[in-house]
Amino acid sequence: MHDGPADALPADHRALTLEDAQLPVVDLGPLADGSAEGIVTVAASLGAAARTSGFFYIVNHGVPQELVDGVMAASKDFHGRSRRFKMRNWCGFSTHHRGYVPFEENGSKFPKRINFNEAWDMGFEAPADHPDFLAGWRMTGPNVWPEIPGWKETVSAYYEAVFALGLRMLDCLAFELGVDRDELRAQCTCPTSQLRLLRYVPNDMPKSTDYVGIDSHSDFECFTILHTGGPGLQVMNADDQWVEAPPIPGAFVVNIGDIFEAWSGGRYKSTQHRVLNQGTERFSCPLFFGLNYHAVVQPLETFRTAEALERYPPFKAGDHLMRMTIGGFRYMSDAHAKGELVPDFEVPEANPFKREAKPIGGEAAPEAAPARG
Ligand SMILES: O=C(O)CCC(=O)C(=O)O
Ligand SMILES: [Fe+2]
Repeated sequence: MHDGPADALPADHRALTLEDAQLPVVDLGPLADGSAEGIVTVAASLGAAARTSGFFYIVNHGVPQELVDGVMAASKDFHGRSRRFKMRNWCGFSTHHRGYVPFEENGSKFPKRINFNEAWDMGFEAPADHPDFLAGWRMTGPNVWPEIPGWKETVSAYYEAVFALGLRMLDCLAFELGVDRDELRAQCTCPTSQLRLLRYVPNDMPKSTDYVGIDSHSDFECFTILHTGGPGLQVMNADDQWVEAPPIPGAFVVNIGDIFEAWSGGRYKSTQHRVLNQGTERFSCPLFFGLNYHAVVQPLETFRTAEALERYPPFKAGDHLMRMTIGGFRYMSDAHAKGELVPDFEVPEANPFKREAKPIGGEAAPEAAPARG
C-alpha cells in the first residue's frame, strides 16, 4: 500500500459534494398514468435539467426495485466466477461487442494508464440475419449469454424495463424540443443501445490521473440511465466543475449523451464524467440509450442553423459509437491495426464532444482518452 502523500487526492480529482452543488432530481411520477399532461410536466423538468447540468437523478421512474436488485445480483454472480468461465464469452469472439470485457481490454494507454474495471456487455437483441450483424463491427446482432440458469431472463427483464423507460423519456425530450416523437422513435427500432454490467476491480494503487475507475468521458448515445452501487462517480455540472454523484436509493442517475447535444444544436449538454479509483469493489450498470446504427444525427430541423451544422456536422449514430470505442477496447484496436476492422469513417484522437473541467482549487485536468473500458 502507498502511504502518506501518494494517497492524497490529486488536485484534478477534487470535486464539489452534493451539498455544495445540487444536481437536479426529476420526478417521473406524472408519467405513470400515460396522460398527455404527465408528458408536459415531466418534459419541462427534464428539459431544465438537460439544458443546465446535463446530469440529474430521476425518481419514481417506474422500474421495480426487484429488477434493479436482480440485475445487480446477476452481475455479482457472473463477476464472482472464474476467469476461465468468464472468458468463454470473451467479447473478442464477437464482431458486434457482446459478452465479457476483461480488465485487459482497457484503453489504448494501458498499462501506463489503467481503468480498473471489467464488464459484461449486452444490447438490443437483433436477429442473426440482420444485415448489420452480417456486415460485422456494427454493434448490432444477437446477444450471447453465460451458462447460468435464469441469468439471461433476469438481465433481459432489466434491459427491457429500462429501455421502455428510455422510450418514455425520449418522448418527453422530443416534446420539450418541439419535435415529433415518432420522428425520434423511428430511429430506435433496432438500436445500438448497450447495457453494461460493470465491476470495478479492487486494487492497491492510488487514486491518480493514471489509475482510474473509468477515465473522464461523455457517453456517445442519446442519454444514459445508470444504477450505481457505490460512491466514486463524479460528473461535470453546468459550470464545468466536478461534482460527486453518490447513489441515492431508488433513483437512477441520468446523463445527456452526445446525440442529444447534436440534435439540440448544443442546447442540451453531453456531460463529462468519470469514476475515481476507489480501490474497492464497486458495481454499476449503465444503459446507453442509442439509435439504429445508420440513423444520421445532426441538429433537428428547428435548430439546423449554419452555425449549428458547422459545430455538429452529420454523423451516423453507429459510426460515432464505433469511432469512440475502437481505442477503448484492445481487441478492437488490434482488429483495426491488423486490417480486420476497416472503418469507412474517420477515427479522431479525441471525442469532438469533449469539454474540459474548471479546476476546483488546483491545476486543470490533463487530457483523457475517449474511454469506454
Ligand atoms: O460506473 C459508473 O458510475 C459510470 C460508468 C460510466 O460512465 C460508463 O460506463 O460510461
Ligand atoms: Fe459514461
